[in-house]
Amino acid sequence: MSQLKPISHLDNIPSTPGKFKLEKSQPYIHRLRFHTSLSKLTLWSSFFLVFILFYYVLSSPSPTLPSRRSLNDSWGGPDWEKRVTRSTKTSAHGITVLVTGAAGFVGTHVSMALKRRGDGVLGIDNFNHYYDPRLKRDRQKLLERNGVFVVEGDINDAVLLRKLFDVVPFTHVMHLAAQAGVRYAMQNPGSYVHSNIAGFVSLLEVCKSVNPQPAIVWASSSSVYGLNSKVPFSEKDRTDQPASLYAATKKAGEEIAHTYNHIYGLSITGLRFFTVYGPWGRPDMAYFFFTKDILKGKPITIFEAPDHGSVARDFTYIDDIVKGCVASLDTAKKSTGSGGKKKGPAQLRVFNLGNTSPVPVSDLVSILEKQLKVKAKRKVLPMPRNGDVKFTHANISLAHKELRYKPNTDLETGLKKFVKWYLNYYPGSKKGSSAW
Ligand SMILES: O=C(O)[C@H]1O[C@H](OP(=O)(O)OP(=O)(O)OC[C@H]2O[C@@H](n3ccc(=O)[nH]c3=O)[C@H](O)[C@@H]2O)[C@H](O)[C@@H](O)[C@H]1O
Repeated sequence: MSQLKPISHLDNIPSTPGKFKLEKSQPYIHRLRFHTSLSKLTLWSSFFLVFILFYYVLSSPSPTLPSRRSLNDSWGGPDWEKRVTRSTKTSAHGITVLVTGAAGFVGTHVSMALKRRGDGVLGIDNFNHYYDPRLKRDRQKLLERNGVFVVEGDINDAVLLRKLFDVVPFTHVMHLAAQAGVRYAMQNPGSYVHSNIAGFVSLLEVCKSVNPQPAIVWASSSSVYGLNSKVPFSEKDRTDQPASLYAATKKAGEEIAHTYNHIYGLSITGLRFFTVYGPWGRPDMAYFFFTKDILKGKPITIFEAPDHGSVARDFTYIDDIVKGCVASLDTAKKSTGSGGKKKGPAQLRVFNLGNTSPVPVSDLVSILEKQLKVKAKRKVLPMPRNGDVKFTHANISLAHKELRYKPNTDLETGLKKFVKWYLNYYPGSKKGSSAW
């Protein structure tokens, strides 16, 4: 704006009546300065307002359209779409399942089982570095050799999720992507909120708005029982005393599932897994790193309860968990809504998937010693206050009744299969370990 522009009569009107009065005798230059600073102020205020509005529009999520596209796009294009379509081809009576966290431990096993029986299966995984991503890449190779394509992407990327549903009308979602681990939550709390809460909501937002809506089965956790001391843990027991942020985010997931079922008619089944173990397992879990350290001759720490009692887990073998997951998909009723609108009440379920026979951690170590033929260097320490609970034990009568769930692998048998896989996957890991 030019400073030489003639001043209009409006310039003589005070902004605050009675407080500002222009003297007729005041020199022209004073009026010009006042006018200029007022214009500048207006101009900058407008800029500021436009900026705020622009930021607001960009950052506020639209209820139907996702707000942003992934920064790390490794998807899209005709070839990619062909792979997605090929992976989701079904046999005559097959279902079409999107498996989140497909390169994870449980995700890989469930995807394989579904594919084997003729379902259409597509995986999605963000391949994060919580534990060695090479193991995830090897699981991906295994899946791809068996006809399951794993899309690289995050469940928080709603554009990608929507695209997948545009290409394939999934009948089911098996949601296994999560930030796992009880103790790690103290180091990286944000990752639990990102995956287990924001990611779950992002997935449900897309599922509720597509047509047809898929039925959803997802991984909750035995950790929701927290400080509950009534055993065995039944689905009816209280779950309002989580002992870790991990548990709290899984409990939050169960409440979020209730909301989306209630408002949008999504059919949702939550599965409370009890310390799942087996081949292709997670290196952050005790049975896995105990094996590694025992073989290396390194000391292992075994936690004990404050009363010097043993800490025990209802360790559950992966094949039993897979059967529970598949039975949940097969018994899931259809969602009742479409395009974001509920048309009637929908199914909402929660099941314990455990083994119903807790084993002290020190006994697990004894089994490993026997199978590895190496003596462990045990250090017994009090259980740190970082999220652990003393005891887990599943009551599985509900899962048995509704899913015909019946675990049949005891810890010794399951660990034998794990150890066989471990020694084969990490050849040379036994070198240097002193024999028992
Ligand atoms: O059921 C679940 O929902 C969870 O199961 C699993 O948690 P947890 O049951 O805690 O398994 P995990 O860490 O293998 O510790 C096993 C035992 O070893 C004890 N433990 C552990 C470490 C150690 O150094 N020493 C030790 O004694 C420890 O005190 C514990 O008693 C999954 O990780 C979690 O993601 C979630 O899925």
